[in-house]
Amino acid sequence: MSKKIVYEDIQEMVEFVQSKMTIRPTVGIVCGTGLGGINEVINDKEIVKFSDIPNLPQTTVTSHAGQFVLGRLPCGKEVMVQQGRYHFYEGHDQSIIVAPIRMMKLMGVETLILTNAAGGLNQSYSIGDIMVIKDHIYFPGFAGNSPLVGPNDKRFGERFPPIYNLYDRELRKKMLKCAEQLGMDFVRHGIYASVAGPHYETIFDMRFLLKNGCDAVGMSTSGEAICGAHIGLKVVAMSGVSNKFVDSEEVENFVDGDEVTQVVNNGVSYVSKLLERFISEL
Ligand SMILES: O=P(O)(O)O[C@H]1O[C@H](CO)[C@@H](O)[C@H]1O
Ligand SMILES: Nc1nc2[nH]cnc2c(=O)[nH]1
Repeated sequence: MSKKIVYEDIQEMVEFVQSKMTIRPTVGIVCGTGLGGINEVINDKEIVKFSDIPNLPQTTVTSHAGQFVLGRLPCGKEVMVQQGRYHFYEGHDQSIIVAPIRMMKLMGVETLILTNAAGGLNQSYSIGDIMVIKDHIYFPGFAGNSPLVGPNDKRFGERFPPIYNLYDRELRKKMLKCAEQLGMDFVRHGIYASVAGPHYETIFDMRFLLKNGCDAVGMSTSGEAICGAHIGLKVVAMSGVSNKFVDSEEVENFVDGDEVTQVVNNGVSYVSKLLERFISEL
């Protein structure tokens, strides 16, 4: 387990990044598996590798590059893109997983956009759909693995943050409206189940999640969203549906990490287009 990152560490990391960068972002984007290409739509790029930033370890998931890309969108908004995230199953302390989110806040970000690859549970979903996250069930949090467990530093946020409107209602409406304007009829609005992983689910795991209202399942995002809300960011999130649960004990529900990356990567231009429109309207 890596060391715990405290407020002073985040300050040091932010000072390091700001000493190298001229961009002052107001929007932060976390790229999920296969979604690193979001940064293609960004101009005037400034890049800093996680490995060069004090206190940040390497990401160990090969499809996650491990760098921040700062730059400007065509609409003029300045953004900070986290290309590669840390996952709980990599063995990191929760404070590492959410350190980039806390950095974003201290760098001036106001709106946090989280993306991920997820398995589709809802039987009406298709591979390649995009799901704007309406709400989540955060299983690691139920089991005592929320990033907010431990002494609370008030500079990050209050001890008992309300998260009733975690995935901001107005931002979700805006995102769905943008999708409609762009004619993206494959953009859904559903519930994300966040599990610890790294293994995928059994058939009965998936039946359980589906029966309890979950539309997609993945191994990230919820802790980052909670941490974002704790520190005062407005949060919106979306999943790229990379595989689909076939509810049958006779059929192979085969999921493969490389395939997940490839499928989501094929849809990255839609995600980018949607984000570009959405951010221009913030
Ligand atoms: O949630 P992101 O980082 O997009 O990655 C998803 O894809 C990986 C599994 O293929 C898992 O890490 C899962 O959480
Ligand atoms: N847990 C989980 N994570 C995923 N990430 C992409 N697909 C899946 C899936 O089916 N299950």
